[in-house]
Amino acid sequence: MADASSPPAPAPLGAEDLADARLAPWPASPWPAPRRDGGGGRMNPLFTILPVSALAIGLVLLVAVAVILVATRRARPRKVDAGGSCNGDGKPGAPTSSCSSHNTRCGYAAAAGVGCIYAGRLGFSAPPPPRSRGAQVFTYRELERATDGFSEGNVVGRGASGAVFRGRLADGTPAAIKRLRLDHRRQGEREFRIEVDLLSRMDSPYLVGLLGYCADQSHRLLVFEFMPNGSLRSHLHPSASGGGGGARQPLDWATRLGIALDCARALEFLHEHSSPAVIHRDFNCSNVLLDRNLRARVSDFGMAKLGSNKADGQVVTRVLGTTGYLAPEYASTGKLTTKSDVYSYGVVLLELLTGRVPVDTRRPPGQHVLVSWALPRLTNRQKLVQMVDPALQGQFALKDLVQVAAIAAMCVQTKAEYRPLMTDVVQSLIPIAKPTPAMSCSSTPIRAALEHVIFMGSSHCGSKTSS
Ligand SMILES: Nc1ncnc2c1ncn2[C@@H]1O[C@H](COP(=O)(O)OP(=O)(O)OP(=O)(O)O)[C@@H](O)[C@H]1O
Repeated sequence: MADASSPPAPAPLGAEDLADARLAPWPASPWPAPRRDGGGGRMNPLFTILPVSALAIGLVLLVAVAVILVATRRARPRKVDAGGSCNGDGKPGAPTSSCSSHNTRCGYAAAAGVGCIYAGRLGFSAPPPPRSRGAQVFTYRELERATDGFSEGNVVGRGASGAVFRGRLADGTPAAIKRLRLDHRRQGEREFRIEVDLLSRMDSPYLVGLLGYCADQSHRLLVFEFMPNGSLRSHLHPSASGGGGGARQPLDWATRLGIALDCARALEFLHEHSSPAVIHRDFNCSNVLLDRNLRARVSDFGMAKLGSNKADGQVVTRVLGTTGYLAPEYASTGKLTTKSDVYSYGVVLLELLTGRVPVDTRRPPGQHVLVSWALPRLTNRQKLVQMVDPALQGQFALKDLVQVAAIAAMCVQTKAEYRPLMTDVVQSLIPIAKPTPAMSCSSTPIRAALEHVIFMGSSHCGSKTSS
C-alpha cells in the first residue's frame, strides 16, 4: 500500500505521452517542432539532414584518412637502411651485408658501401645519417624505366668508367644516368662513393648537380642533371670526340669566355669555398658540360681528393688524370694541390683560345704538346694573334686577348707556387667576359644567387635548386 504522506508516484507514461515526449519542441531550433509523420505531412528536414550529413561526414573523413595514408606512404622518401636488406627491386628479402654506417659526415657509406636500399619496411633501426641535399635513392628498376631499358639509342656518351644514358625520371625530370662498370680493381665503386659523398654535400651553380643514385645489389648508377649541349670537348674537338652531337657551330669568343669564367668559378668554389678544399684532379674539357644556353658546369668528381689541412694543402697520391692536363709536379711526384687543378684549367683555357687538343702527335715536331707550343707565343702579341683558333678571327679585342693569354700563361707555369689562385682568375676574367644574349637568359642566374653555398661537414641541410 502506498503511504499517504509520500508524494504520489508518477503516473506511468502512456503511449501518447511517450509520443509527445518525443515530440517536445527543440529549444533554440530554427526548425519548427517536428511533427509525427503518419499522414503524409511534411517531415522535419532535420530528420533527414542530420543522419545523412553524419553519414556523409563520416565517409568524407574515411576517404580523407585513406588518402592521407596512401600519400604519406608514397611521399615518404626511401631511406638508406642502416641494417636492413633488400633485393634488386628494393624489396626486403635478399640477404646483403650489414649496412650500418659509421660515417656520420655523410650518408653515402650505408648506401654506396653495401647496396641496401630501404623501400617498404618501417625501420626500427637507428635513422640513417642525414643526407644534406635532395639526392634521391633510386632502384635499378626505376632507372631502367627512365632509360627505356638502358637502350643504345639513349647513350649520350661513354667514359672510362661506363656509359651515360639520357633518361626521364618518373616526375618528368630529364637526367643523365651514368651506369658505372664495376671492375675487379673496384675503381667504379670508389668513383661512385666519392661522387655521392662529395656532390651530395656541395651545391654550386657551376657544378653538374647530382639528382640521385642507385646502389641496388651490384648496380652502381649516378643520376645527374641533364646537360643538353654535351661536353666542351665535343664542341672544341668534334672529330676527336667521335663526332658526337652532329655538326656544330664553332663556339664564338664571347661564349668561350663565359665558359672560361664558369669553369674558373667552379674551381674557385671547390678550392676556396669548400672546407676542406676539394681538388678535382681530372679537370679537362670532357668534364666541362654545357647547358642549353652554353653555360658551363664541371662534372666527374670520381677522382677528386680533399686537400690536407697543412698550410700548402698538399696530398701525396697515385697519379691519375688525363694526359696533357697533368701539372708537372703532380705527374712526376704524385704531390697534389689545388694548384694542380689550376694548371689543368690553364690547359683548358689554351684549348678555348687555340681550338687545339692538349696533345696531338699528328702535328709537326715542336707542336705536339699544346702547353710547350703555346707558352712562348702567349707573351708575344704578334704570335699570339696567330695562335688563336681561326674560327675566332675578328671576334675579339686585342686587349682582351692579351689579358686571357696572360691568365693562361700564369696558370700553366711549371712552378706550382707561381700559379694564381682561382679567385684571382675569376676576378681577372669578370671584366672581359661579357654575357651574350643566350647567357643572360640562362637558367643559371637563379642558381647563381645561391652561389657558393656549401654544406660540407655541416649538419645544415639545403635543398638543391634545380636548373
Ligand atoms: N650530365 C650530363 N648531361 C649530358 N651529357 C652527359 C652528362 N654527363 C656525361 N655526359 C656525356 O657523357 C660523356 C661521358 O661522360 P663521362 O663523365 O662518363 O666520361 P668522360 O668524362 O668523357 O670520360 P672519363 O670518365 O673517362 O674521364 C660526356 O662526354 C658527355 O658527352
